Amino acid sequence: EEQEEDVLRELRLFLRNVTERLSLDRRFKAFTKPVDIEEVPDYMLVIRKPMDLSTLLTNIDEQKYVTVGEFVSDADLIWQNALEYNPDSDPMDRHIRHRACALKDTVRAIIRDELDEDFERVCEEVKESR
Ligand SMILES: CC(=O)c1csc(NC(=O)C2C[NH2+]C2)n1
Repeated sequence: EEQEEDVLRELRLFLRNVTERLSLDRRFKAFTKPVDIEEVPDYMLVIRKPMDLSTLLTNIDEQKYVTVGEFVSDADLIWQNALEYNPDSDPMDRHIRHRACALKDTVRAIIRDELDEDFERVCEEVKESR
């Protein structure tokens, strides 16, 4: 009903704000757009579920997320994929792994600091009721 739409609207506003802040952070530039298959042809062979910050925004607008937990699961794909695709000791791999770890910690810190647990509980209840 109406109250449920109010909660999901507020969820989308929160998730867009988080995603936009991540997209503006220069450390996360490599994570802002889908990996370009022309530039990185083997990426799709290695990474089964690609994800990036622009796709998170599209998913938010398409109302894919009913809870913050669902959003965090997709956001986690971004840094998990980067760690998987860049396992080597060469400086480029280490550099992107460092940024992937910074993304992981930044997402968790924002959620811990800014998400009211009562609000997430209401979102979970909306999800269960569907
Ligand atoms: C988004 C992402 O994880 C990504 C984009 S390029 C890349 N890695 C490289 O280009 C090479 C450095 N060793 C492979 N990783």
